Amino acid sequence: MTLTGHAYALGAGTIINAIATWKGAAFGVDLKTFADVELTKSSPAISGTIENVPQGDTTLIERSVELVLEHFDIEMGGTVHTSSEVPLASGLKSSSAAANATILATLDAIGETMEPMDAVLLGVRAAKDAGVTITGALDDACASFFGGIVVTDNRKNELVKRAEKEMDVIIFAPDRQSFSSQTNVQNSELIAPWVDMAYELTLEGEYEKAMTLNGFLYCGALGFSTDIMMDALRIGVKGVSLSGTGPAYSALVEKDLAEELIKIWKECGTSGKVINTKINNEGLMKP
Ligand SMILES: Nc1ncnc2c1ncn2[C@@H]1O[C@H](COP(=O)(O)OP(=O)(O)O)[C@@H](O)[C@H]1O
Ligand SMILES: O=C(O)C1=C[C@@H](OP(=O)(O)O)[C@@H](O)[C@H](O)C1
Repeated sequence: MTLTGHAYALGAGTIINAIATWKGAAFGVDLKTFADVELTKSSPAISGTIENVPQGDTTLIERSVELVLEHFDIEMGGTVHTSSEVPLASGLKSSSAAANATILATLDAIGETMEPMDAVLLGVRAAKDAGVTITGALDDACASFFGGIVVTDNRKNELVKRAEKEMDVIIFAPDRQSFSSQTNVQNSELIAPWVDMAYELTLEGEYEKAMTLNGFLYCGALGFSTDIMMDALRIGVKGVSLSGTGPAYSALVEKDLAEELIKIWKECGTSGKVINTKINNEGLMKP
C-alpha cells in the first residue's frame, strides 16, 4: 500500500528578526514551497530530495515527516520531495515553508488533521532537531502557515498578534546564501535594546517603521550593506529591511512605488534577482 500527500506553504519576509530578543515578527508572501510525500509500509526510512538542489540538506523535511508519523504512532517510511519558489537560505523563510508544507503533505497522505498551531509547533521542533534555526523561528513558521503579519514570542511558543494588510512586497535576493545556523548570534544580542524598540513599534501596528529600524540594526550587527535600504528610502519607501539573517532584503510598498523600486533594485549593480510579490493574507489555515 502506498499513501501519497501533497501540500504547499508560504515564504515570508521579516519585520523583526527574533534572534536578538527571541521576539519576532514576519509577513507571509505569495511565494510557495510544494511538498510531495509518499509512504509505504515496507520502507522503514524516510528519504528527502529537493528539486534542483542535489546537495541540499534534507534533514529538515525528513524529520518533519518523522514527527508527524510519530505523533500518530504510524510506522511507515518513504520519500519526501520539495520544489520551491522561495530562494533557499536567503532569509526568506525557505526552511519554515519546507517544514510546514511537508507536515501538511504528510497529514494529507495519512488522512489525518491537526490543530493549526500544533502543526506549526511540530515544524518548529523539526527545525530545531535539524539544527537549521536559533530560536525555532516561530515568527517565520506562523507567517508561512497563517499568512498576514504575525508577531510571536519564540521562547513562550506564543502567537502574540496577527493582522492583515494589503501591500506589495518587493524582494532583492542576492545570488548567494546565508544559513541562519551560521549567523552571528553574539552580535545580534548586542543590539537587543534597540530591537526591543522596534518590537514595541510592531505591537503598535507601526510595521513599516519597525521593519526599517530592524533592517539598520541587523545590517550593522551582521555586516550587511545598507545601500539597498537607502535606495528604497530615497524614493519614499517606508518599510524596508534585511530579511532574517540575509542576504535578501524585502520592502513593503504601496502599488504606486512598486515599479520604481523594482527598476532601481534591478539597476543597483549587485548581482541578484528582484522578485515582485505581495503579502499573502489567506495563508493555509486560520490560527
Ligand atoms: N525546499 C526545501 N526543501 C528541504 N529543505 C529545505 C528547503 N528549503 C530550505 N530547507 C532547509 O532549510 C535550510 C535553510 O534554512 P535557513 O538558513 O534558515 O534559510 P531560510 O532563511 O531560507 O529559512 C536548508 O539548509 C535546508 O536544510
Ligand atoms: O533561526 C532563527 O531563530 C531565526 C532566523 C531568522 O530568519 P531566517 O531563517 O529567515 O534567516 C529570523 O528572522 C527569525 O526571526 C529567527
